[in-house]
Amino acid sequence: MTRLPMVEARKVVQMLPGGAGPVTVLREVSLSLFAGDLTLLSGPSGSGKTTLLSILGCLRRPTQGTLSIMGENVTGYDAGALARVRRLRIGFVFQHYNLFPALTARENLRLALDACDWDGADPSARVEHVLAEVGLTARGEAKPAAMSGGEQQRLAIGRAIAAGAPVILADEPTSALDARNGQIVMELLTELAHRRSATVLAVTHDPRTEPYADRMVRIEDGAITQDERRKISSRLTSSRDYRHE
Ligand SMILES: Nc1ncnc2c1ncn2[C@@H]1O[C@H](COP(=O)(O)OP(=O)(O)OP(=O)(O)O)[C@@H](O)[C@H]1O
Repeated sequence: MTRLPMVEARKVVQMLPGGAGPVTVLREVSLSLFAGDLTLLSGPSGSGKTTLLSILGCLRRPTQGTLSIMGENVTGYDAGALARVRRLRIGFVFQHYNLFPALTARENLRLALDACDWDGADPSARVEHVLAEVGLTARGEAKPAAMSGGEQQRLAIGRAIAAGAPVILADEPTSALDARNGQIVMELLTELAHRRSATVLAVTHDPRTEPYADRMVRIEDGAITQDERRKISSRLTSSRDYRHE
């Protein structure tokens, strides 16, 4: 059966201003992402990873090429229409979590629901569900400063999935974390892809993330130089024991 892409970029070119005139940062990049896959995007510094992630996430419009999200061609959309697509379809996870420091974990999640105009069942119940999903039920009243880096990143992932976004884009989600917390975050992203059929793309420099990849994409100097599917790692069966820590 042919799988339809959840995100499909075709022949994307991105020019950006440089000191000596416009610079081509992405050169006819085509990339399709599918539900149930955890894809890792790697490459040298300056190769265009973050630029590509921002195009796939409808944060930036490419100079040329097309982008479809869940079959909807969003290429010509204005900023408002792109914001709607982001709100409904895409969750972002950043290296430095980007949580609201004055709000508790629960309030951070509630705010994410409100920002998405959540119209599903009882939002408080949804917040509790998401807290459980990311293993933070016992930390609901904690503010980010009182949480470990791993807990903050799990909360950031909870925020990304709170309103049910089917596409998760993560920029260096483990690089600020120690090995144990990096592992927990990768297990969580894997679980979202495999058990919830999320479409997950993570930009990473971190070799510790590789065992979790269903697919590895490499970009160099603005062009994809490698795109290979991996066998499912045995690691994926490991238990989420941090729920009980
Ligand atoms: N707003 C901008 N204006 C001009 N040039 C930019 C802008 N943003 C990025 N660039 C340039 O585009 C190229 C790609 O940058 P990008 O951040 O996408 O690379 P990257 O692979 O994510 O790098 P890193 O791993 O260091 O984060 C770089 O040469 C960068 O200097």
